[in-house]
Amino acid sequence: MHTTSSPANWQSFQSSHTRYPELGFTIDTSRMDIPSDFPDSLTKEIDRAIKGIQSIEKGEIMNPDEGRMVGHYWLRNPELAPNQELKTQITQPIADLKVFAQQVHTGKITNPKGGRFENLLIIGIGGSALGPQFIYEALGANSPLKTFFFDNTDPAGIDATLAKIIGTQGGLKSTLSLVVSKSGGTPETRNGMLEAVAAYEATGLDFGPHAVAITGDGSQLFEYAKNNAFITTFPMEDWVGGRTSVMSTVGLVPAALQGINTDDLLDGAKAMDDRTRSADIKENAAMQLALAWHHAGNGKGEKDMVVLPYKDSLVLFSKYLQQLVMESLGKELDLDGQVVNQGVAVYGNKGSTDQHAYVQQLRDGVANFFATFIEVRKGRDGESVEVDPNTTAADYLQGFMRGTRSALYQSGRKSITLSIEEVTPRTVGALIALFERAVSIYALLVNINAYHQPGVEAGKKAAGIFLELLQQVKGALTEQEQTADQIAASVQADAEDVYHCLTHLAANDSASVNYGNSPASDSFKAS
Ligand SMILES: O=P(O)(O)OC[C@H]1O[C@](O)(CO)[C@@H](O)[C@@H]1O
Repeated sequence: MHTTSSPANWQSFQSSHTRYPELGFTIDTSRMDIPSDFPDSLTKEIDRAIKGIQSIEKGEIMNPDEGRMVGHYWLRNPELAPNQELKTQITQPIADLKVFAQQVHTGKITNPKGGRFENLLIIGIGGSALGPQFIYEALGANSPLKTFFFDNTDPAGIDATLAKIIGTQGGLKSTLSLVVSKSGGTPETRNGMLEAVAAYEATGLDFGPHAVAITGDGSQLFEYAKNNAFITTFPMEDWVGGRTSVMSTVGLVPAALQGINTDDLLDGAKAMDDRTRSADIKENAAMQLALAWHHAGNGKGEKDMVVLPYKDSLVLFSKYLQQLVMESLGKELDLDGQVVNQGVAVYGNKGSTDQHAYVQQLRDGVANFFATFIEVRKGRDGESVEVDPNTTAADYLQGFMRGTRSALYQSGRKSITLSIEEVTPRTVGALIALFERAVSIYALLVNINAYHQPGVEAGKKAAGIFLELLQQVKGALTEQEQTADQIAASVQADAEDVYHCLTHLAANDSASVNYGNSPASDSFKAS
């Protein structure tokens, strides 16, 4: 017995998979056990999705809360953009960024000391970092610029990255910094930039002549770049959302600098868009994906999506998809204002590594997920050693992927399998486009706005309140020891909030603490 499959599975595989030969792409939803008449139960919703995605591509205001168009599908097909001005807003920056990258590569644009830029530091967060991080990991192996990221306001993380940059041959003087923020006012990115400014200055260098901004016209960052002699600024348009910006200047400037073929990336995305515009579900992989998510989670996100690429270079895809899917679909209200608390949770890392981490629970534990396997058929370029007679490491990788898919299915755990031949700019572009379109379609199926993120604001506001309180608490510290309750009374704030300020100050040399038996009996004084 060489197989765990059955004739029924073979039949279902044949009827539940769709191939796009020009992309070397296949989607297989056979192990999701979706009844063939399932789409009949969603005729109205599917119709809304097909019309809705047409409206998106036509440039209607499909992000009603923000009054914005949703233009990321035009980025790889400017002909779709509804007018000439918008087309030019796409084509001109692409032409400009290619020239810019070439000038950096050929040494026409140099660092102020006259040497070539050898490093790239990308400062951004969320959609302004995850796409470039994913693309660099997937496709940047031969990048002429060694790439680093500040994607947080963690000073220790910043120090660790700076130490790596300073340890390179060219150091900071040969490092081109790319500050990426659509809004131009995101605090983490601003802090990262100011940390970078300080680091350059500490080595006697000006930041501006080492820096490029990617941001919206007139934003704080735009003004900062203008006032600080940045090398240049690339635009980011308001009709591109952060989490769908990887095919805009946000993803393309770094990719071009890394020597990645941006035309192929865009072309792969366009080819996937063209295929997944079809009203025929059997032909439309993005519709199949969205329907599979809907079926698995009863249209309410009851099942999480575990993303398992069996290829190291795709390890960041799950992280990238986490934002794309969760920030888009995780919504309290639907478009009619009803409370729906929608979403699909996404996590994952890579196979077969994860088989030695959490696949035990996937197979035997709580059945609250479906898996999405990503198969890359080609193991490597060139010869492979035999790790067993006639067997390579690539054979093992494929064996583990197929084995896990089977083992999960045997225990009633569902999975989708997406296959590509190789990781190339074209296939990566196609995979990104596939998920972007599945997200658009799913949002339309369940009637939510996928393009705003009101929930993020609450945390930002609360952080602002904490920062204000921190200043008050700092001011209330004296030479006398005081408890959190005492300081809370003097600044008229909540004792727990004050306590968290105090422990933070104590850990960062701005207060000293005398620990009691409980938080209420800990006492603090100025240090
Ligand atoms: O590019 P910006 O404006 O700095 O925003 C970064 C990220 O912050 C968010 O606005 C909210 O987390 C994301 O949607 C976005 O990708």
